[in-house]
Amino acid sequence: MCQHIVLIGPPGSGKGTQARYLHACLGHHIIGAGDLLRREMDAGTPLGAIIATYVQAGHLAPLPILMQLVEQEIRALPPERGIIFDGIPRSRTQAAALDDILRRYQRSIDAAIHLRVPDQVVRQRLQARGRPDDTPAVIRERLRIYHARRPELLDYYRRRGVLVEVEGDKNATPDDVFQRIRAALHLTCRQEEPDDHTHTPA
Ligand SMILES: Nc1ncnc2c1ncn2[C@@H]1O[C@H](COP(=O)(O)OP(=O)(O)O)[C@@H](O)[C@H]1O
Repeated sequence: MCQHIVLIGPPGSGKGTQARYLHACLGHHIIGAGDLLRREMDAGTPLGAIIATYVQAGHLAPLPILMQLVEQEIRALPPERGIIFDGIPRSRTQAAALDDILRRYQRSIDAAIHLRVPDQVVRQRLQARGRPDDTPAVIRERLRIYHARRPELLDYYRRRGVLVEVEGDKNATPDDVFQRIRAALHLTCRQEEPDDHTHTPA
């Protein structure tokens, strides 16, 4: 069973896209770190103002802030609802903190998918996307931080025996990448049905 899935990959590697495919297949709730942080920034709260200083510089938001937002999301979910994590964890420290939270809710990570996409490809995609934090200097910083943290992060999940490597090269369409994920995790997708938020697949 893949109730809890983590997506690991550089910015622009397609984590958000694959999270949506996984959601369509399994019905799990998506917790997207970038989206959670942006939602707080958009709400104009004092916390959002602190977060903005990190996001604008391409730096990781402080651990306690991120984990507080993640826990709020998890707390609101019915226990049987699976979760797809997009953009969290981004470091070994975050992975351990996430495990601590999940344990409190009798949950645990079943699979960590590493999307392998070359820097050159993600740089092009991010520049085309053009979000305010997609400037060349900020992209460079986000990639630097990603590469600095990646070995320990992959190692964390490799030791747990849940790491899955998936190629997301330039010629692979999002659909190709999803089929690779599906095959690697032996996923059986649920029957297509209207996206009803009260629906909680087992
Ligand atoms: N797990 C995280 N921990 C801390 N900060 C994060 C995390 N995920 C995202 N952020 C912040 O949000 C920004 C945007 O992240 P995201 O929307 O996931 O885009 P991308 O994956 O393209 O960098 C990051 O550059 C960082 O500042």
